[in-house]
Amino acid sequence: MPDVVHQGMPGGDARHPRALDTTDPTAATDHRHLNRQPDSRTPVLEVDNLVVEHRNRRTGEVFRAVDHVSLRISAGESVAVVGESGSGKTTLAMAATGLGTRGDGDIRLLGHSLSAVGRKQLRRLRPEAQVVFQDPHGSLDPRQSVRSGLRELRSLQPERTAWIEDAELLERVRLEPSILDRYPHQLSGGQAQRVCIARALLMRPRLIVADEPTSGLDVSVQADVLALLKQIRANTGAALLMISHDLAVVRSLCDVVHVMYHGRVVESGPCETVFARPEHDYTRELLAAMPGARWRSRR
Ligand SMILES: Nc1ncnc2c1ncn2[C@@H]1O[C@H](COP(=O)(O)OP(=O)(O)OP(=O)(O)O)[C@@H](O)[C@H]1O
Repeated sequence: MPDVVHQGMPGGDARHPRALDTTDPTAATDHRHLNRQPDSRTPVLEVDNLVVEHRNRRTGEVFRAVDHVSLRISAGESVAVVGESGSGKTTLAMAATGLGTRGDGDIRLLGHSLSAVGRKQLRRLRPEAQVVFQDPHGSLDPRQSVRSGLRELRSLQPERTAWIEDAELLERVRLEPSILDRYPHQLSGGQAQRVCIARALLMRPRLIVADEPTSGLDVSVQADVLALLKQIRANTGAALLMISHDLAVVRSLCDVVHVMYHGRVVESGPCETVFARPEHDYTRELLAAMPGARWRSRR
C-alpha cells in the first residue's frame, strides 16, 4: 500500500470565483463585499505539517488525531476531507480555523500564520473562516430568537455585518422573514441549518467550513441544504472546506478530495480522478462501501 498518494492536483493556481448568478436569491445585489477579492495567488487556507494531539484527562494518555497533514485551499475552491468516524477530520478542521486545539505545524489563513498574529489581528481574521456544524440546533442558543442571535453577531462585528438586512439575509438562504421571531426549538432541522448558514454568510467569510452539514438532517432536506451551499459558494466566491464521510456529497460539491485515515492524509487529488481511479487501498474500501458503489474502482 503506498504511504500517501497525490493524484494530479489542480496546479497551485487560485481559482477565480464563478460569475454571479443574479437570478438567484442567494446572489448579492449589493456586491461591495464581493469585490474584496483576495490576492488570487494567496491561498485562503494553507495547512503545513499539522500535528494535533488530544490528551485523555483521566488517564493522561496522548492520542494523535492529526498526523502531519498538509493541504491548501485557493479562493473559490471546494475541498473535501473524507474518512471514517474518528479519522481526525473535525480535529483538523477546528485546528485549521483556529477554533480547536492548534497543535504543531503552520496554519495560514489568507496568508497570515495563526501562530504569529496578535490577538487583535486574530479577532479580525477569525470571521474570514465560518464553520457550519453537523447539529444545527446544538449550534444555536436556545434562549435566543433568530433575530436576537443575529443582533448579537452584528454587535460583535458591526462594520463587517452592515452589508445586509436580516430579512434579505434570510431570503438568501430561502427562509421567510417570519423565521426571525422564532426560537431554535421552533425550527425544523433544515430551517435551523439554514439559519446557521445565514449566520455564517452574514460574516462574508472567504472560507466556509462545513462539518458534516447534512448528516443530522432528514434525507428530504439534505439535498436542499447542499444545493444552498453550492449556490452560496458560486455567488460569493467563498472557498469551501467540506468535512464528510459521504462520498456522494463530496462528489457533488467538491473539486478536490483528501482522504484521511488514522489522522493521516493517505490520498489526495481531484475528485473525478480519485473516485474513478483510487490508488490507496483505504480509498478503494471507502468507495466500495458506498451505497450502490457507483464509483467503484476500475482496478
Ligand atoms: N477533545 C478530545 N479529547 C480527546 N480525544 C479527542 C478529542 N476530540 C477528538 N478526540 C479523538 O480524536 C480522534 C479524532 O476525532 P475527530 O472528531 O477529529 O474525528 P472525525 O473523523 O471528525 O470523526 P467523526 O466523523 O466521528 O466526527 C477520535 O479518536 C476522537 O475520539
